[in-house]
Formats: sequence, C-alpha cells, structure tokens
Amino acid sequence: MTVRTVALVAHDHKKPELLAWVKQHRALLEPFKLVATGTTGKLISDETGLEVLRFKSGPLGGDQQIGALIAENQLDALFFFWDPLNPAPHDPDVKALLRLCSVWNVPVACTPATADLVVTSPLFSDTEHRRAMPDYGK
Ligand SMILES: O=C(CO)COP(=O)(O)O
Repeated sequence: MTVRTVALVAHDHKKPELLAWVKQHRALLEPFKLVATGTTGKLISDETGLEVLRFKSGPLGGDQQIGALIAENQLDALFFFWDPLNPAPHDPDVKALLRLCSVWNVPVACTPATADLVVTSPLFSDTEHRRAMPDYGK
C-alpha cells in the first residue's frame, strides 16, 4: 500500500483550532504519514501522541521544506490554518507554499470548515486521485 503524506501547519493564533481539528479527525489522519512545521508538529505530537515528522519552524524555512515536498510530488494534502489577522515575517514563504499547492494541484485547506470537507471526502482516501497531476510538458 502506498503511504500517503499529509502536512499540518498553523500560525500561532490558529494552533488551537488545528489541534482541535486534528483531535476530531484523528482516525481519518492516522493512516497517513504526517509532516508539519516545527512548532505545529511538536504541539500535535505532544498533545495527541501521533507520530509527526517535523521540519523547521515556519519562519526558519519550514514552509519551504514542505514546498520542496510538493515540488517532488511527495505531498498529498496540506492543512494550513494561516492567520489572516496578524502579519507573519515570512509571508513570502507562506505565499510560496500556497502557490505551489496550486501549481501542483495539491488539495489545501486553510479553515476548519474546508478541512472538514477535504478530510471526509471519499477522494481523500482514493490513492488514484492525486495521480491527476498537471502536465507541464516535462
Ligand atoms: O509559521 C508557520 C507557517 O507559516 C508555522 O510554523 P510553526 O509550526 O513552527 O509555528
């Protein structure tokens, strides 16, 4: 069986929302390899016991590390609860990560409401779904 990878990221004011969301949908997330930016990943693994591969903290390059996974076609979905009310010093990295999701047709959910829809979709556990990659003629 193909192990599929899901990334979890939240800005500081959104971390409680993401943690609550992960707890609510734990059973649906458990079959996946979970990756996260540093502080988000530590919070989730500490609070849920889920195994989470942690990259650097977002402002130190973690968003870009997740972007690199996307560019290598190794990410199947991104749950990124970014903060619309507080500026982030690494806003260019945030935009770059969201941009790569569009470039590579990676499902990305930025709010709990959208995340609910994505994680409960039959397509979420369909291993063929992500095969529909854009063809950029490479
Ligand atoms: O800043 C982030 C995403 O842009 C998240 O980083 P942390 O998980 O390290 O807080």
